[in-house]
Amino acid sequence: MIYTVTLNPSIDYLVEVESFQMGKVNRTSYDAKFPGGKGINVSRVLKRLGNSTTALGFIGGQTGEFVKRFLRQEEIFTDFTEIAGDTRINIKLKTGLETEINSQGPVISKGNYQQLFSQIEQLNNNDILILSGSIPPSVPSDVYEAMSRSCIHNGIKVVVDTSGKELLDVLPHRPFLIKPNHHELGELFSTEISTVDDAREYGAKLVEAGAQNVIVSMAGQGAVLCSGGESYSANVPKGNVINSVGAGDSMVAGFIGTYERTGDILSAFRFSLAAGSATAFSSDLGTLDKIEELLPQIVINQLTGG
Ligand SMILES: Nc1ncnc2c1ncn2[C@@H]1O[C@H](COP(=O)(O)OP(=O)(O)OP(=O)(O)O)[C@@H](O)[C@H]1O
Ligand SMILES: O=P(O)(O)OC[C@@]1(O)O[C@H](CO)[C@@H](O)[C@@H]1O
Repeated sequence: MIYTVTLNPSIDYLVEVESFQMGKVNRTSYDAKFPGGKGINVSRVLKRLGNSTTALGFIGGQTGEFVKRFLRQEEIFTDFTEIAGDTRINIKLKTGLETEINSQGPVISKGNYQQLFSQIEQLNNNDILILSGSIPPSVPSDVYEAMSRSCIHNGIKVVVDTSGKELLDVLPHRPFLIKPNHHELGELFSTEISTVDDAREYGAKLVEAGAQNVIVSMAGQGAVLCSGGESYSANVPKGNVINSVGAGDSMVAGFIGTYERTGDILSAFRFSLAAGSATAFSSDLGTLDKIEELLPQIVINQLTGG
């Protein structure tokens, strides 16, 4: 079973305004609500790929009910920890540009935290655990490090999709996959990652630091995979970007779902790009049909150089 952890789920409220004016009343040309939070997005795409997944995390209030109901309708297993506060609402405003307003989210009590942690301690070595998204201020900031440490003892593969210190701190626990985008990778090394070569060079440093597989996503420029001593680049398919919310999460789902089904790292990498772009080209997360339609356009090249 693939478990995802979303510490701060959301309702993503997608709003499209044709000619947005600051300080004025604006009317939407499109709006929609989806369950959100990175782990939840990963679970939704995994389900579309045919993998078994259970979404864990903190949920509460009427907004939390919306999220649970939506996931139930998609037949996704959940085992959330119920909290006293309300699950947040994140605004995704499309005005030509994409602007996001993510709320802080509700307070998580010590008891809530312990409840989630004991679920993680019960996973077994056939499981995969995906930790992604921001850490709410009321949750210990070393939560991903602590969960990764516990999983390593139990032989569980761990995927971590976060940034900054929280990402660096999990590396000694040998995460199976991390997926920084090129900005996040640059921030880790106080540099700018603008080419495939840069991504390969700095991605390889994260492998040296302990990650088993590193995908550096570079939006429309494609992605780089560093795996063991090897590295590969892949392009993105051509298409019209409609909404990139969840594109990175779809890459994680595409990679892990395919790896779980095939055990093949390069097939997983191809699927990862197709899934990311299928979502970027859709208003909600990409469907399996869309992913399969894009797959033949993805070309992988092995990279050379030290
Ligand atoms: N212009 C584009 N054309 C095709 N695919 C794209 C484009 N932009 C993004 N994508 C898809 O989205 C994936 C993830 O993009 P990005 O590198 O921005 O990651 P991210 O920052 O984690 O994503 P996000 O925060 O938007 O979920 C890309 O690898 C690609 O598959
Ligand atoms: O505030 P966080 O946890 O960093 O990100 C939350 C979020 O922006 O990430 C997902 C897209 O990746 C959205 O569904 C959600 O609203």
